[in-house]
Amino acid sequence: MVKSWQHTARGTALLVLGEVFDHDAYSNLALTKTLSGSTLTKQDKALVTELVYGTLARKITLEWYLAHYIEDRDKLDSWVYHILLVSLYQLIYLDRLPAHAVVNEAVQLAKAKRTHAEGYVNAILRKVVGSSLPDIQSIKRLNKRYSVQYSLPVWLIKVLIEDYGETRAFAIFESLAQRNKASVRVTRPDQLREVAEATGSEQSLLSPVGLTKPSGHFASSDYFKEGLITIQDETSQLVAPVMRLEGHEQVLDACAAPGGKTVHMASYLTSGHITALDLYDHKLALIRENALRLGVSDKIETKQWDARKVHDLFGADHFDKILVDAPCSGIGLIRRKTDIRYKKELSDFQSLQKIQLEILDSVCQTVKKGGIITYSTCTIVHHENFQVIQQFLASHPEFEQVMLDHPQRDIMVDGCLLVTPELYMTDGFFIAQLRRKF
Ligand SMILES: C[S@@+](CC[C@H](N)C(=O)[O-])C[C@H]1O[C@@H](n2cnc3c(N)ncnc32)[C@H](O)[C@@H]1O
Repeated sequence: MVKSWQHTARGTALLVLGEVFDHDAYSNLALTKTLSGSTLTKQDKALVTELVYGTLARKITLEWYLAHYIEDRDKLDSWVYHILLVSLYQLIYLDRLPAHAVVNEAVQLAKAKRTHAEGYVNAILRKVVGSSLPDIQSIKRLNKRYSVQYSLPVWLIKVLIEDYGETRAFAIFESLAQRNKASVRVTRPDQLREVAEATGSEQSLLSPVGLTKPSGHFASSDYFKEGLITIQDETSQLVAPVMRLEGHEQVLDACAAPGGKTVHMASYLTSGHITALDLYDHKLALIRENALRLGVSDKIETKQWDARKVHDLFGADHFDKILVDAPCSGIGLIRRKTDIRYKKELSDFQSLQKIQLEILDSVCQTVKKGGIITYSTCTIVHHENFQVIQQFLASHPEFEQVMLDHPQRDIMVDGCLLVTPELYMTDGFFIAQLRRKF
């Protein structure tokens, strides 16, 4: 029996991409939702994932190529345009699939969807297969050329070159096109070696309690079910240790959900306690679930609250240590969350910086004298990192910067830890620390 198009790998990939392109859905959520109810084989599901993430990660490049073959994109049905994008992705980047099979599948999909465009799809894809691709190096405007080459928006190319210079920025662009590795934190450090051997993973170069694998899942292992490992990027694992918790502290986690860092901090506490806030009530359940799985619920209390108003809720001199894992652009997560690059724009940095400073300005009123605020983000844009710290210090003379240290010298920048994604193939991440002097 012939499968209907919805039950093929490419048809499923097109359904997900339609959600992302036409309805602004997040690719990981749309993919999970579609695949969870699907009867596709494991192999086909892997192909759907590859097609969705691959096409998204290369979208700007694919669109530039396609513009050379189609006359007026606006006249095309979006479904037809998406078929062409996915097919082009396969033709250019997936060597294992023969070109005739890719073209044939695309034509079948166009036919099945009754687009009346099967002839058109066939003609365009045959033109692509029968000629050499246009040369990206022919693009005269430099930032536009890099944008097409690395499939990153022009504004992001500009910002990263401004912040890091061309050589480092190119290394970052290149690395963002690579696949993410899998990483976990081992919750009982004495079991590191045992878990590494059992899961075929390696010790992280950044985190003393981190394990990594080039690919594959940890979530299906028994260690995960038993709470002995937790999924966390190596960079996020750096936060709790730099807070140097002694055990007795009153801690505020101002932007806590889903609670990855809350539970890590809790593992250092004995008589101490964490107040975990998040702006969104529904996200607090995730913190509680995390705490339950890792057996630290008794040390954590959750509350829905705006971190910009923390000083209204708690008086002065309330907390020993505060973590502001701030809402940010998430540019450091692009490798894992490929659509971030299309959902942000330059003006977001301004508004995010304002929120980040407002949060710091509020929480700093509740920290005790001698107390510490740790500020972290998963972005590598200076606007949200160094600039925020500089501006905070300029307007708060009662605070000083605590100079952070790490065995990997290349992530130490001006007393902060700045991990860019090309250095250790991790997320991009930033940590700074402030102490209240008087
Ligand atoms: C980077 S995430 C935190 C990740 C978390 N610390 C972890 O390790 O799992 C930022 C969080 O801040 C929350 N948030 C955004 N604006 C906020 C605000 N004004 N007050 C409190 N939380 C806020 C978001 O809902 C989001 O959950």
